Amino acid sequence: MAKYNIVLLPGDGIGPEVVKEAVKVLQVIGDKYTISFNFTEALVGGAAIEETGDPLPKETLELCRTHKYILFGAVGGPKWEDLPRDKRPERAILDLRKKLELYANLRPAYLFPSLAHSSPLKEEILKNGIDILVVRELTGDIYFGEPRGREALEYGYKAIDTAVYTSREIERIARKAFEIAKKRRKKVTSVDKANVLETSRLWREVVTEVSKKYPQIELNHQYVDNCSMQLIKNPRQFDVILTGNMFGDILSDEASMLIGSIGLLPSASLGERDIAIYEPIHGSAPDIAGQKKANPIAAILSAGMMLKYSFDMPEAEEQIKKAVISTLEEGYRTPDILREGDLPVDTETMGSLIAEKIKTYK
Ligand SMILES: NC(=O)c1ccc[n+]([C@@H]2O[C@H](COP(=O)([O-])OP(=O)(O)OC[C@H]3O[C@@H](n4cnc5c(N)ncnc54)[C@H](O)[C@@H]3O)[C@@H](O)[C@H]2O)c1
Ligand SMILES: CC(C)[C@H](C(=O)O)[C@@H](O)C(=O)O
Ligand SMILES: [Mg+2]
Repeated sequence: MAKYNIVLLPGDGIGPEVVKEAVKVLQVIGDKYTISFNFTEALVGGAAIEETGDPLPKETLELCRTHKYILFGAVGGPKWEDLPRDKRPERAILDLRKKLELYANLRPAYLFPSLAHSSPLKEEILKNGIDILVVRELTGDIYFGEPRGREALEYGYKAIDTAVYTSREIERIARKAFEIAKKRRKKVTSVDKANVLETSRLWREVVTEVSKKYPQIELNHQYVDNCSMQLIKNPRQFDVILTGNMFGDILSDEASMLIGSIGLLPSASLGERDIAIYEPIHGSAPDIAGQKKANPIAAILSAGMMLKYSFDMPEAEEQIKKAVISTLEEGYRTPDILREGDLPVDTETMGSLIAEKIKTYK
């Protein structure tokens, strides 16, 4: 019997609520495919600060290195908002990505047909569907560049962040995007701000160079401000969006709303080795935490991505997607996607409905 060790990092707010539902679904998959998933939970984020004073305790990082497959919830919350940058819960996810060299973040935004009415976009814009994959560079850019910090001035302060990209960093994420585009609609839109930023000028040059090895893929470039507008005007024009860390963060939240809710969008963070983090793109949602309102679909689909990318079980991922589609088609909705006439359910019920559906498939 195949055996996989999975690290669970539930974190804060709705993190633990949605991770619980993703585990429920993985357990059903494990039973079906006679695979033993061995789950080990560890502290991260605010929860870890409370216990140890450190958002990413050494034991947690070590466990991630040895167990390799990580299901992450979310970190952060108002309680820790005033802490300095290096002590905040968010430091944990940033350090995990950097230390584990997970530079490629895949964020798929797919419109479930039955949720078209949850999208704020008009029907005529949605009629051909939305199927976008944001490929976000995850370990560079203004998130990690040096120098950064604050200096006292005679009057007030000066605050500094530095955006940095090397050709090598751009090259490897571009290759990932083109490789993935081969298996999709064969179109890459590279998003930058090359009319203003040096990093973006280099980005555009390197992406163009890499594209020469992929003549079958159509490449076009968009400035990020235009892209954020185009996403709403004509989302169907996008297949793969290739972009840097900061723009990818922002555009993926925007893409999530096109399909109805941020609670629907999963992600995989990958590198060159087999270590990987799977996490919903949303945060800890303090405004709804503890109220059973969180949509667990993003976390459940993230577990699906783990099956595909880490365990080479694309058919098991397909079963999860099919179960999500069918549960939504039956009208079940968490509050974020609820409209008149739908069947309201809480986080746990949504998770159970999806898990039960999978049991009925061959
Ligand atoms: N990967 C992460 O751990 C991660 C990602 C984003 C934000 N954060 C952190 O989370 C905290 C809150 O940040 P924020 O409010 O800007 O973003 P957020 O994503 O937590 O919430 C934004 C809005 O979306 C809603 N929402 C988010 N996930 C949902 C879900 N699954 N179901 C239904 N509704 C959902 C929330 O209720 C809120 O109204 C901050 O501390 C932030 O730094 C963490
Ligand atoms: C919590 C934060 C550091 C993180 C990011 O900016 O990458 C989040 O917004 C995300 O999208 O995963
Ligand atoms: Mg984000």
